[in-house]
Amino acid sequence: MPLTIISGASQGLGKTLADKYHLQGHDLVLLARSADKLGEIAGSHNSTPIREGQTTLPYTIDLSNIEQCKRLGKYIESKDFKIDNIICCAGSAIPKLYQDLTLEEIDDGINTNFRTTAYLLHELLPYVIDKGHIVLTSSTVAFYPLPGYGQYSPMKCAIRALADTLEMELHPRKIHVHTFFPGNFASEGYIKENFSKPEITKLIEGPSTAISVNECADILIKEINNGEHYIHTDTVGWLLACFSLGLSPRCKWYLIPLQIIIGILGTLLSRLINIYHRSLVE
Ligand SMILES: NC(=O)C1=CN([C@@H]2O[C@H](COP(=O)(O)OP(=O)(O)OC[C@H]3O[C@@H](n4cnc5c(N)ncnc54)[C@H](OP(=O)(O)O)[C@@H]3O)[C@@H](O)[C@H]2O)C=CC1
Ligand SMILES: CCCCCCCCCCCCCCCC(=O)[C@@H](N)CO
Repeated sequence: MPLTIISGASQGLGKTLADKYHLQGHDLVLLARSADKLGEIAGSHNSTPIREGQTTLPYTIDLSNIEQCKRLGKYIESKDFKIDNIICCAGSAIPKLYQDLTLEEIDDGINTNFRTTAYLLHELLPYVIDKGHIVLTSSTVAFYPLPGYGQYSPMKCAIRALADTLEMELHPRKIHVHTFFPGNFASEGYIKENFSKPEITKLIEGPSTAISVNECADILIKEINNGEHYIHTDTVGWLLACFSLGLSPRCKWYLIPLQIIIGILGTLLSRLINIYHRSLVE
């Protein structure tokens, strides 16, 4: 049975994915900083196994810490684990206008959204099986870094770049690299971020209505199984991706002509969208 490692598994998308993969019979290693929450999830999985010998292992870690990530790598090696899937979900935003952020909050954005994924993958990739799957979670904001996400969007652009790089580098090992670009979904993190979110941000991101975490997880699992590289959860996210696909990997070849047409339309419309969104800022 597959071994799946999930980061950011103490709540939100990561936790929901963990519950779903548990029901599919996977062994799990769950990563996050909150030991109590991970313990509770693992306890509930281990008391309701789907098959004999199934285990969920809670592993408390700050994934933005180099030493702790190295220790995790050594632990996986010592256990001789062969990893089928790594799903990187750790991440969150502090939406504010850039000048209202503190330098500490900016630093936190880099740690939480970039380092957690970059370090984890670096340390664990050696133990992923050939033809395994890795998932990097970016966001729709990678295609349109709108006002209010200055602490967050640059890191999600960086995640996209890292995913594209790995997609090529891991080709010889036939490892599937999936990049997830969700629009809004109603996790604990989303509820919290809305407290500091500027009105202008709420207004512009309005077309990305929050879906449930459950729906978001179902879309991700389905598209991983479909072998999709770039995974979106709503139409506006897919459209914005068409506007800036560039040389990034494309999967459904029959959609390429449509993506090109939408890309051209987007380029033509961009000036109007710009003018409209700027008028909202003023
Ligand atoms: N919700 C949304 O609308 C959207 C979310 N996304 C992205 O989807 C992913 C999941 O989001 P969501 O479910 O809302 O997240 P939440 O904010 O609800 O949860 C974030 C998770 O990340 C973990 N985490 C944060 N920092 C660290 C760290 N340094 N080390 C280890 N774990 C860490 C947290 O655990 P702990 O605190 O216990 O360490 C928690 O489990 C994120 O990458 C997010 O950016 C993308 C688009 C939209
Ligand atoms: C035809 C095109 C018209 C242009 C309309 C512009 C719409 C912009 C939608 C951006 C949605 C961003 C959602 C992701 C938010 C996120 O990642 C955070 N919630 C993190 O937690």
